[in-house]
Amino acid sequence: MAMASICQVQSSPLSEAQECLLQVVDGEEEAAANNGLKFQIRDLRKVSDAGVPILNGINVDIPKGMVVGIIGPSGSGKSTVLRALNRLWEPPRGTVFLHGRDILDLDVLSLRRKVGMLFQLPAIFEGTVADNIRYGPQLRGQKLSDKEVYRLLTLADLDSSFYNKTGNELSVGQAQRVALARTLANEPEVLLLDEPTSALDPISTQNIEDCIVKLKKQKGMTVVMVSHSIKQIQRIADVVCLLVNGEIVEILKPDLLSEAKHPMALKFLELSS
Ligand SMILES: Nc1ncnc2c1ncn2[C@@H]1O[C@H](COP(=O)(O)OP(=O)(O)OP(=O)(O)O)[C@@H](O)[C@H]1O
Repeated sequence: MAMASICQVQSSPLSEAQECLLQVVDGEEEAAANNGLKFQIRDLRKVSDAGVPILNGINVDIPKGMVVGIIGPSGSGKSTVLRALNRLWEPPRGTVFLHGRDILDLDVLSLRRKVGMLFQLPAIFEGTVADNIRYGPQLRGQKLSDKEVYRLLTLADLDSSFYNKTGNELSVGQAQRVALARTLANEPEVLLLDEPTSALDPISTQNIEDCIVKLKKQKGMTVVMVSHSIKQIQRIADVVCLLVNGEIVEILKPDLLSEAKHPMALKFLELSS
């Protein structure tokens, strides 16, 4: 099903707010028509080993070049959805498609190169920052030039003095930007961000947010970001999915979150703001 915008795929008519969203992202229509959809998620379900439902049928299209925020109460399944997109959790066949291809049919390493991920806490490998940035390409037999490494440092808002630093010389915020540069060295098409700034101070948070916005504007990067901060989502996301009990209950523009109608979503928004 070719859809021009992020929307929940459903048989019932779209809510007023969703209709509104469709208009907002109409500019994406041409891109979507030209293979602009990155992910299609269809009836994605997960049940824990103990038989507890975790995801209850997620249906959503994620267009190229959009920053999609996922918010919702703790335990609602946000990280599980994110991890399905690069097979850190293996979704069932026929539920997650990248450019129309079932991700189970893709080589998992090449999928993870295309769909990079940053976590709450960055893990810096042994060696220098430059070694870290070269890590992914080196696995594929490519050696990044110094110029490439400096370009990636700049993209992650780090100056050239970081080139020779090691992990224990970095603050958590700087380490997160190194992790970002290392991920970008794989030239991903999509970035999955799982609360990437929750351990960072406000300035480091702003640095990361600036990078995300820059990557979207300059590279057309598609970003799917889980965040607990509604303010952050409002600063950088184009659209927000509200996840409650393993279901997307609303998809809204960030500045229209107050129009959420689902009672649990409303309660969550009230308590979070
Ligand atoms: N492998 C697993 N086995 C059993 N339960 C799991 C597993 N993975 C996740 N869960 C459960 O699934 C639910 C959703 O977890 P998930 O981490 O996706 O939620 P979340 O919305 O990201 O939560 P938080 O905001 O607290 O990070 C939670 O109740 C969690 O305990």
